Amino acid sequence: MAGPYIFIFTGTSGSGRKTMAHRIGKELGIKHVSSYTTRPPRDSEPPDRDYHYIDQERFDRMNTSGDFIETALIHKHHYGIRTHELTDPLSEGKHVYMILNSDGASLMKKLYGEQVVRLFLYVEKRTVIERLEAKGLPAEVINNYISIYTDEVVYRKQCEHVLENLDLNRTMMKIREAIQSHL
Ligand SMILES: Nc1nc2c(ncn2[C@@H]2O[C@H](COP(=O)(O)OP(=O)(O)O)[C@@H](O)[C@H]2O)c(=O)[nH]1
Ligand SMILES: Nc1ncnc2c1ncn2[C@@H]1O[C@H](COP(=O)(O)OP(=O)(O)O)[C@@H](O)[C@H]1O
Repeated sequence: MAGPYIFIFTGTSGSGRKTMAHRIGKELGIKHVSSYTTRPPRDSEPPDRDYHYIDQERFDRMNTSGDFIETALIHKHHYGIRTHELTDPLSEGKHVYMILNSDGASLMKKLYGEQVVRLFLYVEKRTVIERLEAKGLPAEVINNYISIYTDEVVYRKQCEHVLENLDLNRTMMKIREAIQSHL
């Protein structure tokens, strides 16, 4: 076994990565390494579930201190993974999961090689729009997701597992199988 593993949920925005990642993480007892972000929480987002929400000043301070293993600027907001929040559980032999865009997933693959398992989730554009409208997300956010769909979808070719997220239970089953094939 090459573990402990870093399971990275990546794919097209709005495909259900956060939803599925947290469900499977809870079920299998895998720890979430959350990103820090300057993006304000949306109405539907409880504090500290998906992200640590921080202001720009704090992000800059952490960045200058070299706290982050990886950072990204997406739709004018900053995101970063704090190094020790990843390395601490790994050094204790614990598997972790993260939810990253393709740049973040690629960088982690370069750094951690076989320890990184990328699960690429996708749905058709039409489904993204339907789900996010039903969730009540602002049109601006939905448009942002759609505007990067074509760039994001090509990354599937580099990922270890590619999963279309249609029926929730079926996707859970496929993710479970994919993860367990490494353990
Ligand atoms: N590279 C990188 N990507 C991140 C990080 N945190 C989150 N992301 C990804 O960056 C994008 C953030 O866009 P956002 O609109 O906030 O998406 P959402 O939070 O998934 O609804 C998503 O694709 C996230 O999965 C990070 O620390 N690094
Ligand atoms: N299999 C599914 N069937 C129906 N709705 C889903 C499914 N998976 C996720 N969703 C819904 O789609 C929306 C986007 O999911 P989310 O996890 O926020 O996506 P992402 O993290 O990829 O941007 C949420 O409202 C979520 O409840």
